[in-house]
Amino acid sequence: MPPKTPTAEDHLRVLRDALKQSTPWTSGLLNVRPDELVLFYKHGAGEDDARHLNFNDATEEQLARLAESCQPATFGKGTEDILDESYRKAGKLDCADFAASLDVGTLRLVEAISPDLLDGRDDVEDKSIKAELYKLNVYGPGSFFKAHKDTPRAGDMIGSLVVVLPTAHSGGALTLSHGDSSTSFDSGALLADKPSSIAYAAFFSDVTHAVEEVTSGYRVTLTYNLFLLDAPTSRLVPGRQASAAETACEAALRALMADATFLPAGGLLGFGLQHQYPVPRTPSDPASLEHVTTVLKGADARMQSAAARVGLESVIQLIYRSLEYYARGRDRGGNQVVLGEVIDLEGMWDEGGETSEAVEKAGEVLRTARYSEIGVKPKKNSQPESESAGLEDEKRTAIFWVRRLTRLNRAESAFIAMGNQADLAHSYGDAALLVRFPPSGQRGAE
Ligand SMILES: O=C(O)CCC(=O)C(=O)O
Ligand SMILES: [Fe+2]
Repeated sequence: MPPKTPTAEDHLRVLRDALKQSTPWTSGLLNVRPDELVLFYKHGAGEDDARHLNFNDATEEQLARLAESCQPATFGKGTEDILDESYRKAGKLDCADFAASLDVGTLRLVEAISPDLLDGRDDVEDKSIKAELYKLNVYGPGSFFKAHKDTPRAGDMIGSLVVVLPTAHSGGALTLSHGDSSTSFDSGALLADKPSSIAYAAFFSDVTHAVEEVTSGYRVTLTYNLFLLDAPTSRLVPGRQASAAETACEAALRALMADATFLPAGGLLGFGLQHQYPVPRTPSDPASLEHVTTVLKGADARMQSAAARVGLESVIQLIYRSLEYYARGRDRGGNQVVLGEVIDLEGMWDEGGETSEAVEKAGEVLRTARYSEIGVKPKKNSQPESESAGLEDEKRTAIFWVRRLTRLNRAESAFIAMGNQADLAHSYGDAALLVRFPPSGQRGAE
């Protein structure tokens, strides 16, 4: 049998699978010298009240005394730091209260984690990651930290790095999860009988993570905030090699471009964002969607780079749903509408479809691409709907959602809703990555 020619559906599957190969975390083990494992720390208010120990050979007693010198660790909730030992039981030292000889710069730890955390970005030559020491934590027996996400402490903070020092402990595994994937980083097992090693894990800020209860020994960590910075000196680095996943995305996009029967009248491929970004949250929020295109991570960045390599325009836009169709009791649909900024609905009423009309007027109204345009049979409930409602087809843009829209990056606009009484209601826009296909006649061969 001759080999089957791949169809548009095959190419779209390649795209979807390549985007799943996400690396929102990375971890490893590193050999260090004993003199890199020294710690000095304050244990009282006096200027002579300092102790030191070496994690290479620290005794249980020394570690217990270190634990006693710590304050209870808090955690961030919204804009507050909260102490709640049912959520986090651990000790901490602030940077002003200790000095560790371990230097992540000399160890080239940032270089070790960067390829994974920057994977997919088109501008790695121009970017670098900076690790800034944040805390020392001691997890003694019974300590734990329940599932949470780290609060970004600045707009360019992208993640956290945890270095676990080589003290004997069991339990205390760090579990990480994001989307459909999860992993466990069991520092106690990794470091068993390796007193001259450190274990490390780095992950994006929006990865959900937890530290399981320590059942024996002490788990001592240095945590660092990771920032994404411009690297002006690195322009001489030769062009980056695209990863296998990105090359696969690029090839799939090229094949779809070359297929004149695929979105023949043009249209959009939609990709729900897999990570959280500083999108504008309200009409008056000065944050911009433009800025988000410069800080994409993982699979989101990979898709953006692949599109750029193929010469396709990709943008971050907000997807709204015009709501009057809910109100009229039609199916779950409603038109999806693309907007470049958060819509201001202040002073509007939802009665008579005023807000939906405003949304549709301000943006580009979508419709789900038909089977005849994409060669992919619609799966029930597999993608957000944009049912035909109101507008004629010619006035709407065809979209195919390769990855379904997520709610990780949501903007809201308040308006007045009439129920039993006038009440504030909200219209939501969810940011997505959109790749625009020109009509087949205008797709120049590159
Ligand atoms: O110690 C760890 O592995 C993670 C600690 C943590 O999640 C945090 O400090 O926010
Ligand atoms: Fe954390």
